[in-house]
Amino acid sequence: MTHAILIIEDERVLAKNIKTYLERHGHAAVVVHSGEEGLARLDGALPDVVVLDFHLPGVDGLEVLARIRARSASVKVIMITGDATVKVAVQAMKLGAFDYLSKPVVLRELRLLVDRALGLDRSREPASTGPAPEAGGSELDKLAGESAPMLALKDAIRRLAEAERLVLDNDLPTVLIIGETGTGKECVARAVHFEGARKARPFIEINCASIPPQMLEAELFGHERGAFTDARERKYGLIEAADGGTLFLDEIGELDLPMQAKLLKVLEEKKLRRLGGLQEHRIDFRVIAATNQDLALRVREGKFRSDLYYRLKMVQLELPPLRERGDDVLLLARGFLAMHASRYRKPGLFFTPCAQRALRGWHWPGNVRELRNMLEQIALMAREEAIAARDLALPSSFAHHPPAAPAAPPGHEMNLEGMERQYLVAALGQARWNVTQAARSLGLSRDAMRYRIEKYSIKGEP
Ligand SMILES: Nc1ncnc2c1ncn2[C@@H]1O[C@H](COP(=O)(O)OP(=O)(O)OP(=O)(O)O)[C@@H](O)[C@H]1O
Repeated sequence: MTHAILIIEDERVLAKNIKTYLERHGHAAVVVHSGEEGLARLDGALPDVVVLDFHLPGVDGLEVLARIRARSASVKVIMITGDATVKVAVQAMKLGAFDYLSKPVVLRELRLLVDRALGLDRSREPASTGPAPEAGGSELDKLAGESAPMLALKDAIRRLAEAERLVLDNDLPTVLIIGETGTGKECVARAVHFEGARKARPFIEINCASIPPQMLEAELFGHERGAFTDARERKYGLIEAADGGTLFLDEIGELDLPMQAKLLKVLEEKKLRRLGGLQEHRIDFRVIAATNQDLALRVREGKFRSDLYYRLKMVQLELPPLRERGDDVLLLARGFLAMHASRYRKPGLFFTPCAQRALRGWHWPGNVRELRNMLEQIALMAREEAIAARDLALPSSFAHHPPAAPAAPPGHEMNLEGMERQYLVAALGQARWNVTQAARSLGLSRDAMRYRIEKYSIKGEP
């Protein structure tokens, strides 16, 4: 059974990590960033548990707790604090908090508390247990795809996990995941962590592009009270929160050069000093990084440190663009359609053959994310069970004339080159032999298209 958790936390990165972690363990979580927003949410359906920060802008945590109690005695509230003084904790318990945790939040501890609050006492699990079974299949299983490059990628993740389990010391290699936007880099990062030796420890993620550079350092390294004007209390950084586990740095190419130097230092020394702090703390964390940029090019341009680049790509995993995954498009499309159809209570939706050709032939610049979002829209709007090509949110010129499926001549097995030639001819015909347009419809550059036209000796309009 899914339980509803409301997270009221103004630290956005922490809030997102708590949400993802609890969702992974089978709960439905919603995040708001202020006490006012949290109270407004309580006017609707009541959550089962509220995870509530003490220090909030505006109405503070204790006030929110008091108001929750005035509304309902059954909602369980778990408080989170930066500096838990006994006085504040006692006050919270008097006001009816279920329990409290101090920062840095150890996600596993929080989950055990949430489970206890829900009456699902798993606190007697041995410390080494992995993700809860209710999480619904491993992260690797969630990575849908049967095409050759996806099978090779999943095999590489399995082999990496195997090696990690056998390694004698605890120093796991850094992993760099590359691929276009929306190809599933975050999913792969999760699979690497949750298949690996540290799966029971925290998985902390941060998108380096979403935090202004001047705030990123404090977010990663934490700070002592008074380190700068706004530092009213000690804050633990995400690197400390990832102690024993994995720090996932998404969009690593966005780090500026000074931050790259600091990251390299902490990666090499595994020691960290909070901003404004004097003491160094030993931290055991492994890094997985992802980027859709060409980091080698950024190194050549002097925008990315080569030493950090080589440190990060000890193991490199590459996600192919969706257009290069053959029938995976249909596999993923059917999966997303079924998922959204069940959410919107429209069972029985299916693709017509023409829609399947359109899905297969589109070049998917936004990759799996584009496909997933499109199918949500389709399921939402669908009036009939059959989804035709014109129902897909693709440019109308494409959706009305998707490339014909290459058919093998009777009695002959079509080889790869033969299929490619037929696709090229079909796309050229569709584009009235306009090479640029045909190249675009296949997601190729004009030069790549010209090269293939020559390679297969495709001659003008038949
Ligand atoms: N192989 C897959 N199977 C199922 N879902 C997938 C797969 N790959 C990606 N997705 C889904 O597609 C969406 C985008 O994936 P994700 O966020 O991992 O991409 P990304 O490469 O990290 O994107 P960005 O570069 O923009 O950060 C997510 O909703 C994810 O769950």
